[in-house]
Amino acid sequence: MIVRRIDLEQFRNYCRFEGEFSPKVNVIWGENAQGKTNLLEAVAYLSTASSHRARYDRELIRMGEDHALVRAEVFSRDRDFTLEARLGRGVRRQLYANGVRLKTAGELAGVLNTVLFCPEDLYLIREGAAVRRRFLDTCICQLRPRYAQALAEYRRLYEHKTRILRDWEDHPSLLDTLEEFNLRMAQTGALVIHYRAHFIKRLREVTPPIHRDFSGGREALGLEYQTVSTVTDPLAPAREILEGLLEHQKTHRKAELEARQCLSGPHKDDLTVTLDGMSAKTFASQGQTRTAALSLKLSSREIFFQDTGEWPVLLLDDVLSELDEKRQEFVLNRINGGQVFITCCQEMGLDRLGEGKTFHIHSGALV
Ligand SMILES: Nc1ncnc2c1ncn2[C@@H]1O[C@H](COP(=O)(O)OP(=O)(O)OP(=O)(O)O)[C@@H](O)[C@H]1O
Repeated sequence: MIVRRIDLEQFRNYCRFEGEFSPKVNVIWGENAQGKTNLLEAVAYLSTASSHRARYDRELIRMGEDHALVRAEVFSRDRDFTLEARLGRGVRRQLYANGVRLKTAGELAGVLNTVLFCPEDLYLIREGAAVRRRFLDTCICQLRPRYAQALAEYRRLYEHKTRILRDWEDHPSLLDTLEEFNLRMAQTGALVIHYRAHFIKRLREVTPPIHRDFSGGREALGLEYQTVSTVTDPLAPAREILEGLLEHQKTHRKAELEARQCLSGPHKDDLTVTLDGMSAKTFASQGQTRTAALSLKLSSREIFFQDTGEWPVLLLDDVLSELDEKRQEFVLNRINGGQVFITCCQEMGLDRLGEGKTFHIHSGALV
């Protein structure tokens, strides 16, 4: 997968930008706050229609403007595509592939896939389970369209059930529909767990060797899927997982009504990360945390390649500056293969990186 070219209009601090990229390494360099991350964010946006750091699309539109445009020429699955996202204040964003309007954001994943690593990824290890669920969901959605559908359905049902639980005392008739929502949530939740368990199984194969090499053979990384306690085998077929979910719902029914919250289901899942058997969340140093998070991201990229035969585009935002020289060398050796965008504050010679191009960004423009 290769992003050959990107055009931006009124996106973040870019008024207009046109860039033609190398199919190998692209170094985006410049001082702080010039627009390096914004450029990576634009590339990532065309793969997921979401940003890792903007809650609302309107944040992506240049201040004082009403519209923004991100357009890219992408080579993927032996074909050329033009992807386009049109953003507007107060209107729904529009996505296009080769001029045809896309119905869902998920369709972008059929053309462009990205793996982004940024300084905020420290939270992947340090923060609560929601961040790790988001990591799993982003990876699996790009690989399995059926998972994206199941997840969207699960979220819809979850919101509905949450409303029932919140309002049932004022409107007791709402409870008439609770059983139906429970059943549908358990059916969809079983699919979600099934896909997550299989993806984590792959992560458990691929990540520990990467992390071992990354840490110079010093650290053993472990991964464990934590899901609903009554699901004894998350790798089992969905219909078996369903039994466990229904049982859990039954024993938590009273507690859910009292707490007015949805307490049962995979929306509470977690992926625990350990280093040498100890919780990375609690004990890992900043460097270890960064290394573990980067190992997870690099593994997701390799799993994608194993599955599809294509490397997703790798976006490394400000990664190298925080790593010691050995770890830097490891990353640079490991990213051979697909297209890479890498940001840094100083000009970086391509001699360390192989074939590629460098771009100097200043005040939202190419110097
Ligand atoms: N919607 C927007 N309109 C105009 N400017 C924006 C918008 N959103 C962000 N910016 C500006 O874009 C600038 C560059 O942001 P970016 O995060 O890309 O910097 P960077 O070059 O990656 O810097 P660093 O090296 O510090 O990470 C910031 O100064 C920010 O204020």
